[in-house]
Amino acid sequence: MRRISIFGATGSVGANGVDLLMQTGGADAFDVVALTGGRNIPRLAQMARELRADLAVTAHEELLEDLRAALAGSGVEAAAGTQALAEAAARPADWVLSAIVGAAGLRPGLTALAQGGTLALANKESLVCAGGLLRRTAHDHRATILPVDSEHSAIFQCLGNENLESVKDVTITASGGAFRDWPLERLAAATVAEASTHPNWAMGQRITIDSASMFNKAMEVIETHEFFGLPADRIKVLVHPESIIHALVSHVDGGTIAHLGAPDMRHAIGYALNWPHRRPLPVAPLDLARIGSLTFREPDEIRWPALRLAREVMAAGGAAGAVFNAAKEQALDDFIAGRIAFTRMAPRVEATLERLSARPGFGHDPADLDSVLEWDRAARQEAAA
Ligand SMILES: NC(=O)C1=CN([C@@H]2O[C@H](COP(=O)(O)OP(=O)(O)OC[C@H]3O[C@@H](n4cnc5c(N)ncnc54)[C@H](OP(=O)(O)O)[C@@H]3O)[C@@H](O)[C@H]2O)C=CC1
Ligand SMILES: CC(=O)[C@@H](O)[C@H](O)COP(=O)(O)O
Ligand SMILES: [Mn+2]
Repeated sequence: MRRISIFGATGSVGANGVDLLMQTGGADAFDVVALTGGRNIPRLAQMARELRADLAVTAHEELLEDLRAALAGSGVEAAAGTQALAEAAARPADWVLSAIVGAAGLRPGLTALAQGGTLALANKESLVCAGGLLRRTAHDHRATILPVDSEHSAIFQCLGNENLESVKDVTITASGGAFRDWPLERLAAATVAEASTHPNWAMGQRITIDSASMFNKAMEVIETHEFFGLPADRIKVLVHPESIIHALVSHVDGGTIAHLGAPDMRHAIGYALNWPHRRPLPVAPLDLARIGSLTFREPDEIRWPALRLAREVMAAGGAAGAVFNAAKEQALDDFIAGRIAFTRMAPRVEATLERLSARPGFGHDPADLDSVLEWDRAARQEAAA
């Protein structure tokens, strides 16, 4: 039986992953090694019981007793804390879903890669803040990274065995998020509740707000650059309010291959789970006649300055990705806590990049996890100041 671990099982992507396992045989079909979560102990315990996991881990040490109590009599081992997450990732597994939100997903992801299995990567922050390190770790341990972010799964599927030399450019689509059609002058007063509503996808709160600010797409442009090794000038963004086309690959001969699908993450997760094969998935088929029309527009960089910042990050290289991601996480924390306005997030990130770019070593790719985490700490401090 295939050994499976899911990091961030209690979240939106993680729960879709658990749902897929349950719908395709559950504990009788998969040997579930570890499931991890954060504060949602009842959900974690229920998942671990249903999938008969060896181990369940909460990221929060103070919740260990709650987790133990919730798992009493189940035979599932309980653990808690950052170290316990890394130890869970060190347990050999054939397929690991990386679905923690934020840079907190990096250490478990790197540790899982060092075991030589397959890392199905939803945690885009890992690639943004440490793309080089992630690729080197995978290479050194003969591990495989598969994309789970919907646009990157779509590019991966469009590319097939195509050589990148025959690819003219790649386009990822953006819904435009909650404020796509708002007048610009209203944005400064946008509330957290308004920003936390996505037009098409049901996702965690942080990525939903990132979608409204277009930071999600900015991260995904960098993710495309890091994952596929495409230069920045061959990566485009197209606003597509219906979120039916997820990515398009245009070739040097003038043809374009697009990937379409209903906005359901179980397709991308299931594709990575079954790769290199395709198997039936519990995903509604696309009904284009019902949808009727698909629309597109150019992204507006006045409305969404995050897209310009992504290009600056790719041009700078080195530690810029780690700084960008951490500054964005801090600015997002501050917006959610009501400390700054929606429209102050991008200027905060830009100012942090500017200040830290003067520090020695900024131009060098962080060599190891400690170095990434050092830049991460410095950027959060600067962005909060
Ligand atoms: N949601 C989506 O459809 C998509 C998400 N992604 C990416 O996937 C990742 C997960 O997103 P999403 O599922 O929406 O996020 P959620 O917020 O829904 O879930 C996040 C998961 O991580 C856990 N978690 C939160 N903080 C920490 C921490 N510090 N340490 C360890 N675990 C933690 C949460 O635990 P708990 O809830 O128990 O506190 C939960 O299990 C992100 O990187 C996102 O960008 C990519 C494409 C699509
Ligand atoms: C499902 C997924 O992959 C998300 O990243 C989604 O694409 C977000 O939608 P936006 O296009 O609004 O950023
Ligand atoms: Mn995406």
